[in-house]
This record gives sequence, structure tokens and C-alpha cells, in this order.
Amino acid sequence: MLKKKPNNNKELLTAIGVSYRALGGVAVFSAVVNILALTGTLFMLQVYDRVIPSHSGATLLALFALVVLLYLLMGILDNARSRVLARIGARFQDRLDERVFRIVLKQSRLPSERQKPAVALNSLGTIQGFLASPLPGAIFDLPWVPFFLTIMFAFSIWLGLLGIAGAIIVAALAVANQWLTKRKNADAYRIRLEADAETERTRKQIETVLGLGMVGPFLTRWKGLRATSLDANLATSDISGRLTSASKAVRQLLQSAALGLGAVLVLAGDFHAGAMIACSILLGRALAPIEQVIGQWGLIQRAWEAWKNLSVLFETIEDETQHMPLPRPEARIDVEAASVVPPGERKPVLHAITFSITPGKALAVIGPCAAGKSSLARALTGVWPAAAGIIRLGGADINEYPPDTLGRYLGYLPQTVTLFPGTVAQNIARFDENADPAAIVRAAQKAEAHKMILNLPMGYDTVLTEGESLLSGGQRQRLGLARALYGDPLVLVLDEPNASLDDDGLRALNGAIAEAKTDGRAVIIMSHRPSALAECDEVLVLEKGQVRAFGPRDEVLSRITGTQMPNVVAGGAK
Ligand SMILES: Nc1ncnc2c1ncn2[C@@H]1O[C@H](COP(=O)(O)OP(=O)(O)OP(=O)(O)O)[C@@H](O)[C@H]1O
Repeated sequence: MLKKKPNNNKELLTAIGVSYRALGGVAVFSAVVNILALTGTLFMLQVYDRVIPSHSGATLLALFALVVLLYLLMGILDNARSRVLARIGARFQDRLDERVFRIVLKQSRLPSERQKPAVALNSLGTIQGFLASPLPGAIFDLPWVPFFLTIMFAFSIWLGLLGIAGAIIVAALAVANQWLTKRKNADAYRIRLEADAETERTRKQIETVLGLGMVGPFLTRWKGLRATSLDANLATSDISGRLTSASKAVRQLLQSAALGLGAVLVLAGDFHAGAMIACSILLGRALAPIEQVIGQWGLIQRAWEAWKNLSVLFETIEDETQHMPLPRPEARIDVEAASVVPPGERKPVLHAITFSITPGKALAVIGPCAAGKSSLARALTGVWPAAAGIIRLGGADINEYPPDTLGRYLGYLPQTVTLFPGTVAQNIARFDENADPAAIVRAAQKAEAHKMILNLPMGYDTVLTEGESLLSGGQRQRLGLARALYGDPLVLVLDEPNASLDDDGLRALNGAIAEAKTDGRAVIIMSHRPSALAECDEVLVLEKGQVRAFGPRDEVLSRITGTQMPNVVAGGAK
């Protein structure tokens, strides 16, 4: 079967295609601008034909006034064309921004991708930058090259042939430029991205880098990458510069050659001196867009690479916003023979896991280190997709829900609580712009975090910055729980929610779980510590990514330990 060409991705073509009227307008402006470009030639012919023979100053003045008007119009239209093209670029970016942002987020699930600058965002910016540059204008001028050459033919077949030869030479220089710089340009770009990623990595891990005295080695690695990227850049710009200078010189030489050839024809007696100069001007105009395109070839290459990158990404990463909206489901999770492979890995970390949890029940997932508890939490929240089997929420595959909707149905407390720059209230409300303050306070109260928040310098309006150190581990965990409880989630997935909690925190957590059950939510708690079992009705024991036991709490506990852990049930042990 023939494979669809990735460059023809429908979404990209549509994003440009919506501006078809504007593009049509640009084509019309280009036509007028190119016709107006004959002003100089016509003026010169009129000066030769009318003004000089008649010695008429008035004619010259009238002609000149007309020329001023025509050039003014040309300037206005040329500027309008650039403005429209820049707006087409902005519209293109605006239309694809959300799609690209979602792709970047999805790709970031791969640890290897997380370290790199976002290719999709870079690519979109590159295409927008290209459209806002003077280059597309020059590209719209290219089809007018034959128009100027045809006029040259009308003056003289020899001058026409010279024009064609000139266009071929300049175009050949463009092709040589592309051919010689393509690889080096791509290399320079790739290495520069790697160097940027290295800076970003160092910046993010600055405490470790400084603490372990690793600045020197990192600097050496970074400088190595920058030097390689600079070398590749220099090599490209050397070749490009050589060819650009050659093309400039060739154009001027050709214009002089046109004058020379015109002079030969004038001397032969069958040619007008005005036509000789007119052809020289026409040739310059015909070759100008070709030369401009050569000079900016790198930009065209980068824009084309960016287009191909986006095409491939759009073809391979589905647009999730296209799913049909489902009604709010029942608070029930069914995991059916689900196997989970971490993104970018080959080996599953969870093997054929099967269990269910119904509304109003709490399930504890316990097991030794690296048993797969956090992996299960990630799979349940859709962060890591199941490689085999199905995870259902309210009977529907969780992949059927758009990620943001699924996120709202699930209250997820990850093992490491990350808070974002913004106020405490914004963090609890998951940055929902229409958040109801009463709902934020309610979530905090349910997580028993309300009093703690009121004791912060600005209460709910306390601003948290990136990497803030205002909050202790326990405080973060309580805020994380409030955030998980915000917005009436159906299922709570709490990964080690008790890891940094003191006795008060543990009591609060168990109270929050009991209340969630009363509210009809299902609760799944991943934990090492037995204190988490107090409110749980069922227990699932994981070991090496497999279910060792699953069932009612006391039954499972007595099976695996020989006791019912009465003190655990009473909430006494931690
Ligand atoms: N991002 C990842 N990429 C590849 N493998 C991973 C990733 N995260 C975890 N694993 C592997 O998956 C297995 C299960 O890890 P997981 O963190 O789910 O265990 P856990 O039971 O939560 O452990 P702990 O109690 O120590 O937090 C481990 O062997 C771990 O090495």
C-alpha cells in the first residue's frame, strides 16, 4: 500500500488554507507590485522618447509626478503584502498553538523527550517566523520573473536569451547553495538544540550541580557543544556567503552585459538607446527575487524542516480533543488484565493486573519497594497508557476521556508533590480560572489543610514561586491532597499520601478518606505504611509488578501476614 506523504498533513494544510483569501490578496498585491515595478523602465523610455527630443521640462515634471505616485502606491502595496503575510503567520500559529502544546505535553511523558527543547513548539515558531519575514514576498515575486524576461524578449531576442541565461545561472547558484549547506545547516541546528537542552538540564538541577561541584565539567561539556555548533554554523555561512556574493556579482555583471549587448545592437543600428537601459533595469528586477531567495536559503530550509517535523508529529500523535464527550461516569474503576510499560521503555513494570473498586470503597495497594505501586497510580490516571488490557472508569476505557476531563474525574496525589508558581488558592484549584473560592476552601478543609493555610504569610493568597522552600514536605502533601480533592473528583488516587505526615496529618488523611467514601467516591491508596490501611476496605498486594493478593482487607492481611493487624485497623500503627 502506498504510504501517505507526511508533508501533506491535512491539519497543517488546513491551518494555512483557512487564510486562502488573504493568500489570494497577497497574490493580487504581488501582481500589482510587479507591474508597478515597470514604472522605472517606462519612465526612462518616456524620457528618451519624449522629453529629450522635445526638450520639454513640463512633460518631464508631469511624468515625474506620475512616477512619484506610482512608486508611492507600490510602496504601500508592498508594505500591505508584508503585513498580510505576517498576519497569516500569526493566524497559523494561533490555530495550531493548542494542538502543538498538547503534543509537547504528550511527548514529555518520555523521559528522553523531557530533556530536549520542545521540537513541536520550535517548529511552529520557525514557520511563523518564516511567514513574517520578507522571504514569502520574494517567493510571490518569483512567478513574475518570466514576465520581465518576456518583456526583454519583446525588445530583442538576444537580450531575452541573456536574461534567461542570467536567471539559470543565478538559480543554479541557489541550488548549489541548498545542496552544499543542507546537511551542515541541519547539523548546526541539532547541535544548538542539544546545547540549549544541556543549559536547561544544568539550570534545573542547579542545587545538585553546585552542591557536588559539577559546574566545571558541565561547563566543559556545554562549551564543547557550542563550539561544534558554531563550527557547523560558520561552515554553512561561509558557503552561503560565498554563493550570495557570487550571485550579487553575477547579477551586476549580467546587468552590465545587458547594457553592453544593447550597445552592440544600438551600434548595429536596429535598436533604441532607451531600450538598452530599460533591459538592464528589467534584468535587475527579474533576478532580484531569485537573489533574495538565495540569500535567505537557510531560513527556507529551516521552515521546511519545521513543516516536515510538524507533519510527522501530527500524523503520529492523535488530536485528543476530537473524542465525543461522555456523561459523568460512576465512581468505579475496573482494571482488566492491564500491563504497563513506562514510556520509552520496552519491559512492562506491571503484568496483567486485574481488580475493581466500587463507589464508596477504599482500596490499599501495598507492596515492597519497586513493586509497581506508583506505576499503577500513573496508569490509573492515564499518565502512562496501558500497553495491554484495559483500565475503565465508569465502564468506559479511560482513553475515551479527554485528558483534562479525566484529570477532573480523578483526584491524583502523586508521590512527589509539585506545586506551580502561583498562589496557594490557584494551586488547589488546579489553576482553574473560574474557580469558586468556596470550593477551594472546602477542598482545603476536607484535606484538613485550611488552618495550616491560614497560618501562611498571606493565607490562600500566599504566592508560591518555582522551587519554593516556604513549605515543609508535610505541608506540601496536605496542599497536594486539597488539590486532589478539589472539584468533586469521582476517584481519589493517592500515591504514598502519608509519606511526610505527622500524627495529626495521618489522622487528617484518614478523616479525608472516610469522608470521601461517605461522599460516594472510590479511593485508591498506594502505600508502604500500614497506617494507610485503617480506612481501606480492600487490599491489593503487588510484588514485582504482579498481583500477589486482592480481596477484603482483613482476609488478605491474614493471608499474607498471619494476623489481622488489629492495631492497623484501629489506625494506631504508622
Ligand atoms: N520512568 C520510569 N522508567 C522506567 N522504569 C521505571 C520508571 N519508573 C519506575 N520504573 C520501574 O518500575 C518499577 C516499579 O516502580 P514503581 O515506582 O512503580 O514502584 P513502587 O512500588 O512505587 O516503589 P516505591 O515504593 O519505592 O515508590 C521499578 O522497577 C522501577 O525501576
